[in-house]
Amino acid sequence: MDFYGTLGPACCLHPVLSRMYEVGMTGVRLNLSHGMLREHANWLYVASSAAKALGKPTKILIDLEGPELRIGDISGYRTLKTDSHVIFGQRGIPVPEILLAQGKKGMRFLLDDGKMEVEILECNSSQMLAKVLRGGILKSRKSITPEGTIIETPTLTAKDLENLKVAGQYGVTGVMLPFVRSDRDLLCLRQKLEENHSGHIKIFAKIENMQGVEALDTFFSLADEIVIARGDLGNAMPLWELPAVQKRIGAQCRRAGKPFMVVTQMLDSMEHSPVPTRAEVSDIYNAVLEGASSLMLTGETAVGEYPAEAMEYLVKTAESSLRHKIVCEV
Ligand SMILES: Nc1ncnc2c1ncn2[C@@H]1O[C@H](COP(=O)(O)OP(=O)(O)OP(=O)(O)O)[C@@H](O)[C@H]1O
Ligand SMILES: CC(=O)C(=O)O
Repeated sequence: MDFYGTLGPACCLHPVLSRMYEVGMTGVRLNLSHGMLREHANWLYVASSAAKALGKPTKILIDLEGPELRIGDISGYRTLKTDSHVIFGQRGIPVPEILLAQGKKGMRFLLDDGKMEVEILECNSSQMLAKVLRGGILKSRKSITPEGTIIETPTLTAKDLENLKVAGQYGVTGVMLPFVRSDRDLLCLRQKLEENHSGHIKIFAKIENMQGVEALDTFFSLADEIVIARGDLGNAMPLWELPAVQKRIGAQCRRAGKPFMVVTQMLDSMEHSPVPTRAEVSDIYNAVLEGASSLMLTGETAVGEYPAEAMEYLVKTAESSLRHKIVCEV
């Protein structure tokens, strides 16, 4: 199995990464929604040398921006108070042009994987005035997802194209494409990799909305691994439906013999606690029992207080599940 940790300010020092590899991490993921590949060369170098010093190989995944919509940069953070009003666009929180062009009165947006929710009261081509339905703290580059509406965006952003050009030279082994909607998205990525002499790099297709779930069967010949990206996928349905959709994707992958990864909030409480909840370890155990070939931590390692401890819980729980699986199958 593969165990990935997302690189971030909390884990990018040699001793921390070294400990993460020691406890079983097999690779790292760099989320390029938070900066360019060349800006993170140092993190990748530290990760590779920590693995090498232990005599271990490392996989390196880059997660592209892709068709996902995010707010732009804001200084520090903005507190969105429930029932208050907030402006997006000019003189407000920056959002992609396409949202301003397609925003309509009454449209609702989820922010930061659904932690906050707003409803558009008025809009024009440069601004949207919205009411905060569910408040919270908003930081730079967090996701903004229209509810119940599909906004058509290109497969790859200009930054993605730049990052793909240098992926080979940074030792990238896999590229994660967010919000895969149809086989066209995967064909576009494959073509760009080949144009950049990086045809050996594996493609990880992230399933993050119902369009992706419905089209999954057409992805199997084009993707090397399917990613059940529960953060955004959970925004696409009432949260109580998410476990069923996770199981459905897992079953389809098993039938097709396609490896799949389960990710997001696997050990969420460990961002601030040295010990996970019972529910979190059960979630990991079950994901492995259902055939997941990779598991990945996100905020737990990128910004959490206990990145190495979280990795150890992830690996030990998965190993316990694998042991019991073997016993059950014998
Ligand atoms: N390269 C980075 N530089 C600085 N902070 C980062 C970086 N990568 C991740 N983070 C921080 O860690 C948090 C959790 O990482 P994660 O990869 O889940 O990103 P996300 O933007 O929340 O979601 P998504 O997984 O949908 O891209 C981010 O919200 C961000 O605050
Ligand atoms: C990891 C990720 O992108 C998600 O769960 O949405």
